Amino acid sequence: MSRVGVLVLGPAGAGKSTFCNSIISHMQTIGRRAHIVNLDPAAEATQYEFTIDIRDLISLDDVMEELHLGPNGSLIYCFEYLMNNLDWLEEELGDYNDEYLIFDCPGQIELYTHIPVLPAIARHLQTQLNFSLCATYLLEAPFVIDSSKFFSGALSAMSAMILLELPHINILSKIDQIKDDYSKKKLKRYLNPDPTLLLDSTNETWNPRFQKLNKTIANLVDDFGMVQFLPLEAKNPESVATILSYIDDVTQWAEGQEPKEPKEQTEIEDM
Ligand SMILES: Nc1nc2c(ncn2[C@@H]2O[C@H](COP(=O)(O)OP(=O)(O)OP(=O)(O)O)[C@@H](O)[C@H]2O)c(=O)[nH]1
Repeated sequence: MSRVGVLVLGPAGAGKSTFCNSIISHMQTIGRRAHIVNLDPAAEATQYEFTIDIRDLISLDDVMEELHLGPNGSLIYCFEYLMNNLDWLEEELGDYNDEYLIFDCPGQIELYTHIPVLPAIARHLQTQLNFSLCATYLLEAPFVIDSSKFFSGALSAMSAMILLELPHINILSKIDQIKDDYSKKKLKRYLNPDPTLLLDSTNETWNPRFQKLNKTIANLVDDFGMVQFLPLEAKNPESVATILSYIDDVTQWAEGQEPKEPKEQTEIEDM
C-alpha cells in the first residue's frame, strides 16, 4: 500500500495553511487521520501542529542571517538544502506509512512554476518513498474575478502542473468573500467552465490586439483543461468535503487504507 501526499500550492495569502487546517479538521470529524508536513521555512504557527517541519532541518531566518541572503534567495537555498538532505525527510516520513500527509508549501510560486526544486522533491517522494501524490493549486476568488487576473492565475497554475507532472486540482479559495451579484455571476464562469463564456469575457478590453492575445491565452488555458476550479470556503465543511473527495479520487485512496475507524459515508453535494 502506498501513502497519499497532497501538495498545497499557490501564491502568498491564497489560503493554503487555512485549507490544510480545514482538511485536517474535516478528516478528524469523519474519523480519518492526516498530518501536516510544513515545507515553508518561514511558516508561522497555525491551528494544528506540524507533524513534520522543515524548520527542524533549516530555517529561513538562520539562512538570511548567516549567509546574508535576501528572503527569496534564502528560500531557494533552504529548498536546495532540503534536496541535498532528503535522507532527513525520508527519516521523518518513515513512521507514517499508509497515511495521508498534507504538504503546506511556501507562497513563493517560483519554487514550482520556474525552478525545478519542488518538482524534484515530488519525484523523490513518488519514486523512492512510494507516495501517491497530487497537487492542489489555490487562487483567491476575489483576485481572479478580473478576467485578466484569472488568466494570469490560471497560467501560473498551468506552469506548476507542467513542471510537477502530478494529478492537479485547481481551487478558488475565499468564495465567501464574493458578495455582489455581478461578481457571483462571473465566478460561476470559472466554476462551471464554458470556453465560449471564457472567450466572451475577454471582450472587456477595447484594444483588438490585446483581445486577440487574450483569446489565444484563453484557448491555451482551455486546451490544457485548466479552466476547471473547485470552490473553497474554508469554514464550510461541505466545500472541504467535496475537494477531499476529488483528492481521494485522483490519489486512488482506498477506504481499506484507513488506519483508524472506518470512514462514515458523507453526502457530497456540488455547490
Ligand atoms: N474569508 C475567508 N478568508 C480566508 C479563507 N481562507 C483563508 N482566509 C484568510 O486569508 C488569510 C491568508 O490565509 P493563509 O491560510 O495564511 O494563506 P497562505 O496561502 O497559507 O499564506 P502564506 O503562508 O503567506 O503563503 C488569512 O487571514 C485567512 O484567515 C476563506 O475561505 N474565507
